[in-house]
Amino acid sequence: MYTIPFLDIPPLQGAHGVVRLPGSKSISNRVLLLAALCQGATTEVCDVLASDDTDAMLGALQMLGCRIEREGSVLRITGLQPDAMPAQASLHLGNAGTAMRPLTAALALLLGDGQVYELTGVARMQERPIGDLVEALRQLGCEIEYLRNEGFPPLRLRAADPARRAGHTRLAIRGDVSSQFLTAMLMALPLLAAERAYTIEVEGELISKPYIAITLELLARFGVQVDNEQWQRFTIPAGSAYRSPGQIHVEADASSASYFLALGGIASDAGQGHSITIEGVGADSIQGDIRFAQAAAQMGVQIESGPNWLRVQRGRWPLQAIELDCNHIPDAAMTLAVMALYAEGTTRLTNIGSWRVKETDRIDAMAAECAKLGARVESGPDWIAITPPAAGVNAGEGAGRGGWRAASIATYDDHRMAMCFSLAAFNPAGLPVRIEDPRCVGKTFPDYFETLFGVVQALPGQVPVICIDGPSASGKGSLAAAVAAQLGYAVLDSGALYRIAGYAACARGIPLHADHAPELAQVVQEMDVAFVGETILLGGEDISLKIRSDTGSRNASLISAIPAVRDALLQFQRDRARLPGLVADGRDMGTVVFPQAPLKVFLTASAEKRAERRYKQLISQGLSANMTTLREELHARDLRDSTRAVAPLQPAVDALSLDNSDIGIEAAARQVLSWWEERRPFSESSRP
Ligand SMILES: O=C(O)C1=C[C@@H](OP(=O)(O)O)[C@@H](O)[C@H](O)C1
Ligand SMILES: C=C(OP(=O)(O)O)C(=O)O
Repeated sequence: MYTIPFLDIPPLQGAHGVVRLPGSKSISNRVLLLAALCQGATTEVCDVLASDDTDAMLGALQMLGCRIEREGSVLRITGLQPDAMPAQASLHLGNAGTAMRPLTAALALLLGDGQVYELTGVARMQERPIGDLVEALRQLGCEIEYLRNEGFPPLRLRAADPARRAGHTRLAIRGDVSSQFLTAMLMALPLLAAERAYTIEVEGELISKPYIAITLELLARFGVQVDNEQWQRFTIPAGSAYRSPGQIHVEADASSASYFLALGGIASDAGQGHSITIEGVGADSIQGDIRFAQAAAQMGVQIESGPNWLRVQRGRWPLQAIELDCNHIPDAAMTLAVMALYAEGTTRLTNIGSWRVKETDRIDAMAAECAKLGARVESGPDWIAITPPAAGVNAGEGAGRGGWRAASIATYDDHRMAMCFSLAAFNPAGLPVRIEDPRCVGKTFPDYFETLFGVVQALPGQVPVICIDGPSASGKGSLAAAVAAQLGYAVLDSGALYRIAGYAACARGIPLHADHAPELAQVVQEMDVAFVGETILLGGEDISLKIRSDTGSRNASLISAIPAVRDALLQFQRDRARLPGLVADGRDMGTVVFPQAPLKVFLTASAEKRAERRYKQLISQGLSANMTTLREELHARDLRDSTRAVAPLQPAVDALSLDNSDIGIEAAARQVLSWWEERRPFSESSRP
């Protein structure tokens, strides 16, 4: 998961490969709660989603005394014992609607005398309505208090008054704000229905019906058959009680699938095949968002499906604008809004009023961010209409080809905003897209960007590379790591590669001399290197410390002077330029390996400072060191590096010099990041 302030996605072109998606949020949180409501029984849940929303549910269940054991991808949940539940609890449910609403209902009915529970969530959760659910529960005598604003969490729950509950077996609930209120009642009422039936009447139009269908399906798997009369009246029969199915499997998330279905339909054939296969969810899904596939097909995407897989590729291009009532797919419909940026005509999505009360006001957020990209957007209380950036029209300052603009996309702590707008990186203008606060995808899909980068290809030559070259012990490695960490980029420590090569050659007894160039190049080609965090493995052996010794430095310098070795390492290094970007440190990154890099820094520091740093580094690694020897070695190394015939250590002509003798690593990183920012197109003028 990227936990950085923003993630820049370079312009993308193709996509190909297989993605296995994480489990469905809606199924996971329902199943976790249902398993917890099976008193005393143990349920094994396979492939449950691991994300902020499921952590919210699991954390709450654990606080309530539920036993939860994890074994690989299986969670073993032992049902709650109401008499063993704590007298008081304060549950923080983040921004998980599927935790807040169903737990409110279940706990309101479960609490006994003297028990007091408080339920709260993040600031936005405190703006998401819950009044209709509270009203329904109060009809059953439940004691629920609003702790801040009427109609919104936080809530305080106490035991229901038995006298007020008696005889109330029919209740009404509004269905037009969120279907989660009805879901919550449907999941809670079986706790009361041992002896009498309960009937729920829905008032107003029931929205998001397919989510009620998921609830009914899962209730059935846990032994409760609800009678559904036209989505208006639901009866939980007398004698209902939860029974654990023993084991239950969570399908992959159909809403998460929407980003990859759209991706397959938008990405062009970049010459490496061009289909995306999605595993874990397909035509047999119980999730309503699987019907996103039909909407995407209507826009021209070519989709095939099997029981639990989907395969997608570009069909009609550009896509075709559609007009669609999206009430049945409220979450996946957001993906249609971003697909609209690639469609001919104006796409109109209607009956999406619930967007306004989700993670953010999604109609306003979508309108603002699409507009930043250059689209024309209109919206109303429950609809949005999007016309793509005009082809060939200059949209003013900061405009890219065809009216597209490079934009820094605000994500409003809404995972779907972040995931949807990653797809804007396929814009025909070849502009990068900045996604602010990419961590917000943690709500339902923590590894979204890693999964995306696993299947997409950048436009040729468009993976950004920042080069940091400089003499030995100038602090390149630490600076590269600090810059890379801020941007979410990988690091190429090319100095380590020469050390590794020197080590590998010595291990085979080959002298580090030009007379042995062919054998040395051969060794380099056969090196089996893996970088695992700070650890460097050669053929499985941890050589991280060994290559840092004085001998390691000397060998690196000797082997790096041999042209055949440098050639052999060239492609290896270029292949490290992967999405979303690379910071490469070394001696010839900017001059030889990545001559087209958009930012090259030449890092220097006085010989005295460098000797001092190397000394500290060696000592901290438990290696012996002597200042005088180090100083002499640095001089000798500088001389060798800057006078060698091949790729001598010299700043690239377009490199920016940074002397870090008197500044710390943070200040140096700030300087590099600020140079980088100057080269990015996300200026204030790209905002609407
Ligand atoms: O029950 C569920 O699992 C959900 C219902 C939908 O909410 P609404 O009923 O509020 O539309 C959906 O947007 C949400 O992501 C999950
Ligand atoms: C609306 C959403 O979440 P929640 O379950 O919190 O309502 C969503 O995931 O898009």
